[in-house]
Amino acid sequence: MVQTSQAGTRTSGSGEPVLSVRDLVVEYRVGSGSTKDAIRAIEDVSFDLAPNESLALIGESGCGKTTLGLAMLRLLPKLGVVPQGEVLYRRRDGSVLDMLSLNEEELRRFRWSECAMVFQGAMNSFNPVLRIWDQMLDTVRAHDKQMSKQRVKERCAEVLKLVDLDPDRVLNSYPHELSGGMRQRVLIATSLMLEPQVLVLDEPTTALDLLTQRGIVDVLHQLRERLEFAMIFVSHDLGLAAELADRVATMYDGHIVELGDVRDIFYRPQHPYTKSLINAVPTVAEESSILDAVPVLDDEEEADVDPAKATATKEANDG
Ligand SMILES: Nc1ncnc2c1ncn2[C@@H]1O[C@H](COP(=O)(O)OP(=O)(O)OP(=O)(O)O)[C@@H](O)[C@H]1O
Repeated sequence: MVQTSQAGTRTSGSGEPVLSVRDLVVEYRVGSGSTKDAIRAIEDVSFDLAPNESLALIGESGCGKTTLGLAMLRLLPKLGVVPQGEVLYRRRDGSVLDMLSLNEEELRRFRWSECAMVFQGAMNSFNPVLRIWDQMLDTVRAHDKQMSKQRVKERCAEVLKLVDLDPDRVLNSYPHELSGGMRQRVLIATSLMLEPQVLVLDEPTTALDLLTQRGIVDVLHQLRERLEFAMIFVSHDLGLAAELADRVATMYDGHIVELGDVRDIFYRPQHPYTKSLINAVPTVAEESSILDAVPVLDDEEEADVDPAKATATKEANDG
């Protein structure tokens, strides 16, 4: 049973959700012939994503976070099948696409221009023998054949500046000439080239050192202030969820077990698994640094907080 806070039931302040996932099931069919086994990676998952909202998917390794992102964009590997469920995407003109019934050509037009995904491991997403300019041009051309080369160049410069990179330097570089953090910024910039409404980020800061992680978080903040897009990000890092998410979904064994406003999840978690995830952050000092990132509660909301947690937080904050 999903535990949903009051705030968790909202779809959008002003309109319909941009993405609605209903009763989604994903299986991986492994083995061969008559001995095929079905591993259920996602079990009856439902949620809405509002325009411009940021939703974090948290949970331990193997709980299905990446599979959920891949299934929504129809990017599952061949072994992955969706025996049940619906993924509905609402375009800016209000028309609704049933993602699971799009054909390959429709999917090609959908990806990047409506919804883009940045995968884990920035290096693997690049072709090592092509300069960044050629890779960004190829990405645009694969999805929008109309855009002139001059316009692509201008757009590259715009999005690279938005992620604090120098376009002249970066566009002429090969991937190995850039640091891990710069490559991650290039991927984020590329994903925004065609102005998608939804960006899915899988572990956007994993494998980066702490300072570089900070830079990526700042860039994502900046982008959300300047551009309009909704974001779903998969993360093991509760600090990242606390800082970047409007809502948080806790996943456990293929289910969303709790979904709520970021403040409810961190100050008033309801589900035992969410509580144990938050308590698993090793020290009180680190816990307080996560809570430092969560928007503060007003006095009335504070009255509802679990007294034990409030005391621990106060003690930590008092030093
Ligand atoms: N290609 C695959 N073939 C078979 N099973 C898979 C495949 N990919 C994932 N799975 C299984 O699906 C389940 C969910 O995996 P998934 O990678 O989505 O979890 P996750 O929460 O994203 O994990 P992590 O945080 O480690 O990336 C796991 O049991 C995993 O072993």
